Amino acid sequence: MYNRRAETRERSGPRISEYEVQEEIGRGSFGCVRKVLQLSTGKIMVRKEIQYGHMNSKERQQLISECAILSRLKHENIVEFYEWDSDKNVLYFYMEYCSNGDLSQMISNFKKECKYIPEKVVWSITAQILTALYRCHYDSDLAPLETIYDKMKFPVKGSNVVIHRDLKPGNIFLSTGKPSDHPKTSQVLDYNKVSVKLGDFGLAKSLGSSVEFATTYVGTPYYMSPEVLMDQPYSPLSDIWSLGCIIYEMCTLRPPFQAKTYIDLQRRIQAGKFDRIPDYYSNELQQVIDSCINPDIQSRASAFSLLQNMQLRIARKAFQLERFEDNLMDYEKELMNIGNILERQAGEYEAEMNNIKHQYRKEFEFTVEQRVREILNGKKVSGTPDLMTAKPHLHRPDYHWRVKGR
Ligand SMILES: Nc1ncnc2c1ncn2[C@@H]1O[C@H](COP(=O)(O)OP(=O)(O)OP(=O)(O)O)[C@@H](O)[C@H]1O
Repeated sequence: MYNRRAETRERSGPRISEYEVQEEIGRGSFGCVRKVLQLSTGKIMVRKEIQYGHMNSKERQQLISECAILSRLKHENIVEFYEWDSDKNVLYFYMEYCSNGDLSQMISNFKKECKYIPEKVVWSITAQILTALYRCHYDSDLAPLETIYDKMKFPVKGSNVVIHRDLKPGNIFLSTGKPSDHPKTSQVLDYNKVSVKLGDFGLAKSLGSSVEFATTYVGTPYYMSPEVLMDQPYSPLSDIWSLGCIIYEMCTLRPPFQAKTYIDLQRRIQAGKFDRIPDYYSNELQQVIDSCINPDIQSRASAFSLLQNMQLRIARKAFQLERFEDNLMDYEKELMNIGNILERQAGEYEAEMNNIKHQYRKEFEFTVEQRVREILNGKKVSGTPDLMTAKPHLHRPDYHWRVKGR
C-alpha cells in the first residue's frame, strides 16, 4: 500500500483498512463514489476513487499537494474533506456524506411540479454558494454580518487560492441545516431552510501566487465559461460565470445555454446571449445573473462585489440568524437534558436519604426500647446514666425530704 499521508496531513487519521466499504453511490468521470463506514467512529462517509495509474510522477505530486489544500478547506458551506489515501493506481478521498440530494434534484422536483423556486430560496442558495466561493477565491473567511449595512473590507488574498472549476447543480449538495454524522434516512427537505454545501473539489486547482493558471478543462459544458472554452486560463471569475448559469437555472429550470452539438454550445456561450428570467423574479436577480454571465471577464463580477448586493446581504443575515436560532435550540435542549438529569439525581438522593432515615429510626427505636426495658428490669446498662445517682439533675419531690427528716 502506497501511503503518502504523512507528507501532507496535519492530523493522523485512520487507514483504509479501518473503513468498511458499503454500496456504490454513483460514478463520475474519474471513478466511482462509495459510502464507507469509519469503524473507529461509526461515522458514514463518502469515498471517492480516482484512477491515477496513468499519471506521471509530477502530475501525481500535483494531485497530492492539492489534497493537502483541500484538507485545510474547512467551511460550513463546503463538503468536508477528511483525508486521502492511495494504493498503486487509485487515490481515495474520504469526504463528508451528503444524504439529502443536490441542487439538480431540487430543480427537477420543481420542474416536475411545474412550479417556480421561490425567489427567497434562490437568494439564500446563491448567498451560501458565494460565501463558499469567497473562502476559496480569497483564501480567507468572510466575516459574519453584524447588520446588513456593514461595510465589507476588501479581502487580502491568501496564498492558497482555490478555483472549483466544476461548479454545477450536481455538485451543490443540500441539507436542512445541521450536519448529521449518522444519516440513516434522507430528510424531507424544507427548501425555505435549505443549507448548501459545495462538493466535488476533486478537480479544483490550487493556485500559488507564482503558479500560472491551469489550462486543462475538466468541467461540464453547460456551465463552462467562454474563456475556458477558448483554452484560456482559468481564474476565480470562471467559477462566477458558472454560478451565474446556476442562478439562471434555478429561475428558469434549465441552463442558459443549450445546444445539440458541442460547436453550437460553444458559439452560444461565446455570444453570451440568453433569455430574461421569468417575470416572477425581480430585476435585481436578473442584474446579478447578468453581472456573472458576462463574456467580458474584465467586467464580470467577483465573489466580493456580488456579496455587496443588498438581497444577498439580507439572505446571509437571515441564514446567520437561522444558525443562531438552531444553536440556541440546541443549547436549550442541552439545558433541558441537564435539568432532567439533575431532577432524577435529586429524586434518587431524596429516596436514599429517606431510606437511611428510616433505617436509622428503626435502629434507634429498637435501641431505646431495649434500653428502657433493661432499665425497668433494674439492669445496669453500660453507657446508660444511673437515674438514681445522677442527683443534681434528678427530680426529687420535696415531701420525701420532709418524711425522712422526722
Ligand atoms: N459527498 C457526497 N455525498 C453524497 N453523494 C455524493 C458525494 N460526492 C459525490 N456524490 C454522488 O456521487 C455521484 C458521482 O459523483 P462524482 O462527483 O464522482 O461525479 P459527477 O459530479 O456526477 O460527474 P463528473 O465527475 O463528471 O463531474 C453523484 O451522484 C454525486 O451526487
